[in-house]
Amino acid sequence: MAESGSVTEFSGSLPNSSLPPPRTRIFKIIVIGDSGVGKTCLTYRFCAGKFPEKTEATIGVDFRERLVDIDGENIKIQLWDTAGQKSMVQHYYRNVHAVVFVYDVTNAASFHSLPAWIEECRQHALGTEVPRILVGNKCDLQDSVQVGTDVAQQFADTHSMPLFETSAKNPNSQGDASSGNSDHVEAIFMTVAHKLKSQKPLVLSQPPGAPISLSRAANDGGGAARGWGCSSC
Ligand SMILES: Nc1nc2c(ncn2[C@@H]2O[C@H](COP(=O)(O)OP(=O)(O)OP(=O)(O)O)[C@@H](O)[C@H]2O)c(=O)[nH]1
Repeated sequence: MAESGSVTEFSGSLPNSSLPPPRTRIFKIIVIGDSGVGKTCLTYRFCAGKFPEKTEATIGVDFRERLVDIDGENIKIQLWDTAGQKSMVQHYYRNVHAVVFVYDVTNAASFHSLPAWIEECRQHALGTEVPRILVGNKCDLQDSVQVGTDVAQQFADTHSMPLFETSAKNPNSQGDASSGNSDHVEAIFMTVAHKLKSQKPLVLSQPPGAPISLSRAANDGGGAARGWGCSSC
């Protein structure tokens, strides 16, 4: 399906074999939140499909990416896994298409830090016009939860963000009684990608590689999102 604003650089007179390869759109998504909330594990889970065996504190920024196929279009999702320190260099905030705020459901302090992270983004000209989501991680640790779904949802509503609760360690783990199943990490990032695809004209580019088919995630992505979600995809 042709997206409005997509770049097509094909010449009508060229035979198929001479066509330049289609461009791949790139979505840059930064993942921010306090140190230890699980940013590295979440991005690793999405890009590598598993929980990392061991992690070390991120220094500066790590960068992971994955090529996905959404409605027949190759899209590269670049996840910028930032260190849990504020005042990141301006460079990280350039050309950002979406922001994922992460807190740890077992660590109230990481939840209380969220306004400072939002302010940090605002100071770098990333305001409410940039799609943002809120992710409560470590839902597998049900006995240690300090941040309930209701209070997190209230915060998310106040800031016009969809809330997802998940676990990078066990994305299939059950959420608490009020939230139902926790959301799959896969579905969360795919929901963001669908949102961006539906609204962003374009970002260039590089030759295509082998896309990873994500039909399952595309189908169930964002089922628990409130605010924007797959209904707008
Ligand atoms: N039980 C559980 N532990 C997790 C989960 N996600 C991350 N962890 C653990 O939390 C710790 C911190 O995870 P990281 O992914 O390194 O956290 P981070 O936010 O990237 O930390 P910085 O790089 O310091 O900013 C590690 O020991 C992980 O194994 C999760 O979903 N469940």
